[in-house]
Amino acid sequence: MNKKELRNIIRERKRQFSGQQLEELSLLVLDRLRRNIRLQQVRSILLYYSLPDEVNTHQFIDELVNQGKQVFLPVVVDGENMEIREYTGSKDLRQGSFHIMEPVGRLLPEDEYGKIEAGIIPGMSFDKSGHRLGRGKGYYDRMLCKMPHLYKIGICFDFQKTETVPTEATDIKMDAIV
Ligand SMILES: Nc1nc2c(c(=O)[nH]1)N(C=O)[C@@H](CNc1ccc(C(=O)N[C@@H](CCC(=O)O)C(=O)O)cc1)CN2
Ligand SMILES: Nc1ncnc2c1ncn2[C@@H]1O[C@H](COP(=O)(O)OP(=O)(O)OP(=O)(O)O)[C@@H](O)[C@H]1O
Repeated sequence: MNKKELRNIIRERKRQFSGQQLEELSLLVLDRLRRNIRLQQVRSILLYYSLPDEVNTHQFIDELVNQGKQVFLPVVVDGENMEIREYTGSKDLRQGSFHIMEPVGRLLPEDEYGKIEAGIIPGMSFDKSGHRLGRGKGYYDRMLCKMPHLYKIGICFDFQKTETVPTEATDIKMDAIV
C-alpha cells in the first residue's frame, strides 16, 4: 500500500464518525497525554492547533499555558516550510493557510529550536514503530529534521493507527505514539 492509498482509507474511516463522536474520542487521547510522565516533566512544548477532523487540542493548549509551560505552534510560511511561534493565549491566534489557526506571537529563531523539549505531532496514521503518515506536503518532516533532540509524541484517534505505515528516507520517526 502506498501513502496515498492509506490516506484515502483513513479519510474513509474518519467519515464514519460525527463531530460529536470525535470530540468524545479526543477526550480519551488527551487523558492519555496528561498521564504521560515525559510531558509532565517538560517546560516547553510544540503543539498543533487542531482542525475539525483531528484530536481536539484547543482547550489542552490553554491548560498547558496555565500550568506555566511554554507552548509553541507551527505557522505555514509557504508551500514547503513552517516557522515556529510562541502561543500565550487565544488572543495570539489568526487564521492562516488551510484554515488553521496560527499564532502571531514571538518567532522562535532556528538556532533556538533545541530549547523545545517535546512535540505533539498530528498524523493521518502512525504505526507501532513510530512511523508517521501526514497530510502529504512534507511540512513536518522538513521542520522536524531541524529538531533532532525533540521528544516527538505522535497523536491520533485509535482508528487511525495501522500495522505499517509506508515510509520514505525523509520521514521522521516519532519517539512515542499516544
Ligand atoms: N492542525 C494542524 N496544523 C498543521 C498541520 C496539520 O496536519 N494539522 N500540518 C501538517 O503538515 C501543517 C499544515 N499542513 C497541511 C497540509 C495539507 C492540508 C490539507 O487540508 N490537505 C487537504 C488536501 C490537500 C490539498 O488541499 O492540496 C486534505 O488533507 O484533505 C492541511 C494542512 C501545519 N499545521
Ligand atoms: N526534509 C525534506 N526535504 C525535502 N523534501 C522533503 C523532506 N521531507 C519530505 N519531503 C518531501 O515532501 C513530500 C511529502 O512528504 P510526505 O508524503 O512524507 O508528507 P507528510 O509527512 O505526509 O506531510 P505533512 O508533514 O505536511 O503532514 C515528499 O515528496 C517528500 O519527499
